[in-house]
Amino acid sequence: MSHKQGLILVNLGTPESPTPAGVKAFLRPFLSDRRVVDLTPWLWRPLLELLILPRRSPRVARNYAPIWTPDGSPLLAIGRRQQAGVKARLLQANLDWPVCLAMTYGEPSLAAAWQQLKAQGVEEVCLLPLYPQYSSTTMAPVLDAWGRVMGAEKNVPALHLVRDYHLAPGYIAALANRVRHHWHQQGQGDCLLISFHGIPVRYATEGDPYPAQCQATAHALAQELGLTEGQWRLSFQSRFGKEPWLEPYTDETLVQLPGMGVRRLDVICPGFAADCLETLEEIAEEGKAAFLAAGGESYRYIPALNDQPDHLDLLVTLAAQALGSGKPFAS
Ligand SMILES: C=CC1=C(C)c2cc3[nH]c(cc4nc(cc5[nH]c(cc1n2)c(C)c5CCC(=O)O)C(CCC(=O)O)=C4C)c(C)c3C=C
Ligand SMILES: [Fe+2]
Ligand SMILES: [Fe+2]
Repeated sequence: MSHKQGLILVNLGTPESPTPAGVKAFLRPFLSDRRVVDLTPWLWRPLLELLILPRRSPRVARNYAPIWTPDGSPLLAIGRRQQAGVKARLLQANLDWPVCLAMTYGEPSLAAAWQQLKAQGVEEVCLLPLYPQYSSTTMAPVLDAWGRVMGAEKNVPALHLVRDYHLAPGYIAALANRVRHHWHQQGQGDCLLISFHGIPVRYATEGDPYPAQCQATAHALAQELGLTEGQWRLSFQSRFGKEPWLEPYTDETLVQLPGMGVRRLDVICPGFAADCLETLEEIAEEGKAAFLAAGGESYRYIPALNDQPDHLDLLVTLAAQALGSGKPFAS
């Protein structure tokens, strides 16, 4: 009953430096995970080592460089602020749970997070992956990694897992607040593009509910904002490799929209709990250049929920609900 509880916020992982070596060290374990790339290892491993890593690492390092912050990669810097904000809110609610930040790939590791909780006597853990939409490529690897960490443990703690929160009322409300705030400051564009990270179509065919959850989030957000059909669109970004990924593709959509009468575009990426390479570089920079070059007039990227107060409230609510003390938090 009165087991000491603790919380781990988990995100994907990110390079330790915006250098080819730093990017390679991050990409190697990430792209070696068969949940992410499910090709046969004897085919994929040599391809990865000899072709993909040597070619991709220097190019991607150049993309990280301009978005790098004094506190490191944006994903990590924002993650630290999320961790501190959640901790502060829990203390306000008289909940003295240790709160850790961990990455599925690289540092800070899930193993280190568990050692910290264990040292503080935690016997009941809430794992909160910062992925609103479930995917076999993101959420499931968190559970795989947790299983490996627990492999060394004689006294395995109770586990509460937030599997997804793609329709949590506090999530949709926080997204809508972000859009309304942006409209208030900068005016409303002709269309709101709701862009999610893609996955291979085949993964969805084989059972990954990710695209359905993205659709559900996008519809709920559009409804919350009172947008009619034609005022919003959904697309999938960050394609990797040769096989078909979820469509419509964000990069193709961006160059088609001006020809369809969309001159002023707002873009939001609700699948990213923290801004990162895929939003700050691919969407806010590359996407903007593509849209303007295709005849668009104005392009505005709406930042991720990051460490906004209503987002931190949501994370606390999700954790409290998972740990069975959801009462004090309305959302
Ligand atoms: C190779 C296949 C990939 C799948 C499947 C995939 C799914 C997926 N990824 C995210 C979130 C993030 N991805 C990020 C970077 C990133 N993703 C891939 C590949 C796949 N992602 C690569 C190769 C990279 C690294 C950058 C690059 O080389 O282009 C990040 C950002 C990390 C950062 O440091 O900023 C996030 C976050 C989701 C949500 C998802 C499936 C739903
Ligand atoms: Fe990705
Ligand atoms: Fe990318």
